[in-house]
Amino acid sequence: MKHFEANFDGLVGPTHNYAGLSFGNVASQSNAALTSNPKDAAKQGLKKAKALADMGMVQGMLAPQERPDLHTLRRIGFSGTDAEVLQKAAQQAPALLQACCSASSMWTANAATVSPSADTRDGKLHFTPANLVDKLHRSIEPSTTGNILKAIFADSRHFHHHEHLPEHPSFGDEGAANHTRLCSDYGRAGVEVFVYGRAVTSQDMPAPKKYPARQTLEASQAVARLHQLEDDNTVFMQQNPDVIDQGVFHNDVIAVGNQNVLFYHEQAFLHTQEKLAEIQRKMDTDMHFIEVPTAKVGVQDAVKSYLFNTQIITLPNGEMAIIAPTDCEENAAVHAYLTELVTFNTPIKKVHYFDVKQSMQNGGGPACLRLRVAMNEAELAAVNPNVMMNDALFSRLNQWVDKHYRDRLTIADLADPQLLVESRTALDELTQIMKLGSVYQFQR
Ligand SMILES: NCCC[C@H](NC(=O)CCC(=O)O)C(=O)O
Repeated sequence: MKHFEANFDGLVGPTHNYAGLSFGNVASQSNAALTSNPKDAAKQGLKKAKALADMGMVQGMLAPQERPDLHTLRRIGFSGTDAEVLQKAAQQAPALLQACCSASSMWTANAATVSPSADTRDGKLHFTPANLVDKLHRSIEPSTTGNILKAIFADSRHFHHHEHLPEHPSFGDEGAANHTRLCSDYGRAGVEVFVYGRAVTSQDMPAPKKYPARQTLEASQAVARLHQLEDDNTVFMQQNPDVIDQGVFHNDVIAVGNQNVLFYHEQAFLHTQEKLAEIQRKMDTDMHFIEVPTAKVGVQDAVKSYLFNTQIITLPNGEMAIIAPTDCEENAAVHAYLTELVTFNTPIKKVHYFDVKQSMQNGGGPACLRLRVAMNEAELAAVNPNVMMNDALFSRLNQWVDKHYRDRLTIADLADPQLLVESRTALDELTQIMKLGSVYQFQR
């Protein structure tokens, strides 16, 4: 049977904006209050997803969330008509309104952790939506994320859906952004690497001092238990707290893996050599550990350009390619490194650059925008086909964006009741295009 790694990219929602909501995420904070362009943002994402489909990759799309999130605003005491709720929240608690308007579900690397069936004891593909408790605006995503994943991966003979972890800082879970699956071949049992920022139950372990460590060891261990992984196919590594303090808020800002390649910055982890040896011991093939030295690319350049928030994909011809943001091309040190990388004796042979600046300005690169799901043919056949990228879906979604999205959005616009109407109209139509059923609160 054939095996693939599919990418499911997050469709950028109609309220995409720059509210500076993510303390510890340098781009989010430094671009706060910029005017956004939701239409461009959605189209940049669609273009990247379509380009991967055109390269022969299996590519799907995940629907955005309902924003403004009136359900949450009402839950915290704002009442009246929808327009009144928005107006009161804007006047009395603008920060809460902003948290309820973020299009942050576009970064589907944070949607869930996914373990392919080759790794799990029951032979099913497991999903656990991330609780994202570290940030208020993200903590309101997991229930709807679960609904969307269940609408796409519905067949219980193949897919096993778990509830997100308890909503407490002890179980801070950021999903696949802190999880990398390595393997010799997508269909063979691999090694699932969980990277955490701090451990709650071992107080003596190092932790960042300035910025939050969003992922805990306890959350990573819980997901590994839920997904029925074995000790000999899991590795838990700690992220270097010093780089979290330099703006590396997720592991996928400093490391990325694919099959037998782990591409990471010299300063990414703690106990690096010991942990890489453990990975190699548990793998059934030789690993390519590609370490980028600080002397070539400093942490600041990595954070600015998102060199490690690139996607490493295996093309149908077996070669690997890197999908990088154009910001990597614009950074001299990073561009020089990537140009050199393809000449090294590693499986990575090409680099493709994509403009995803609308997302980058909020701290989300190409890899943040996608959730990886390794599947076999039978599992792929069970996926809702209406979310899979092809010429028809690409043009349908572009038309949909043109019809419903604004090309300019400021923070002040978030209280506009018309934006809520536009957003709901768009999402209602999208659930019909993607045949998702009623996944949103406003549809229930
Ligand atoms: N994986 C990339 C996630 C980026 C995301 N940014 C944000 O939510 C910024 C939102 C804003 O500031 O408007 C985050 O930090 O979780």
